[in-house]
Amino acid sequence: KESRAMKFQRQHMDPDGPSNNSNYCNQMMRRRLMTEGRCKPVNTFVHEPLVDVQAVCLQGNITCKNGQPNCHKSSSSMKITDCRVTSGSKYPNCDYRTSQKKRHIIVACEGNPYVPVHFDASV
Ligand SMILES: Nc1ncnc2c1ncn2[C@@H]1O[C@H](C(=O)NS(=O)(=O)C[C@H]2[C@@H](O)[C@H](n3ccc(=O)[nH]c3=O)O[C@@H]2CO)[C@@H](O)[C@H]1O
Repeated sequence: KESRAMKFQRQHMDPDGPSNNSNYCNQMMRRRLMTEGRCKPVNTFVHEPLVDVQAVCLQGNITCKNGQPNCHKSSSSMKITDCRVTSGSKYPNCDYRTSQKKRHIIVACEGNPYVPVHFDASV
């Protein structure tokens, strides 16, 4: 069974990206298995080294969208790509808009070692 830490990395880590092409999300959402059963509506990929994203867990605690207190915000902005399903997208042909941004990321961390398990938002 896939751990939550590994699921976070499958869904949100792409240190070598972004490839500056409008098909990045269409390719990556499939490749990372987020178009099975349904088109995942929103997903962010982070283009920074894994150790830098893991270090976000060391930042001060902030409240997550679900009210839990185990979220942390990156001290600096990070290169990300937001993938958002288009209005014309029809499963199984999931179609995404690719948006490259520089944002602070907010992740939830859990476990021992205390690592990212959920992408909460970018600001
Ligand atoms: N505090 C916590 N502590 C520990 N665990 C926590 C906590 N909170 C949730 N989980 C768990 O995480 C799991 C999960 O998949 N949560 S999810 O909200 O659906 C993920 C969102 C995110 O993937 C994506 N999104 C969204 C915005 C954006 O900018 N970028 C972007 O990528 O959209 C998804 C839906 O919003 C679930 O098992 C839940 O129990």
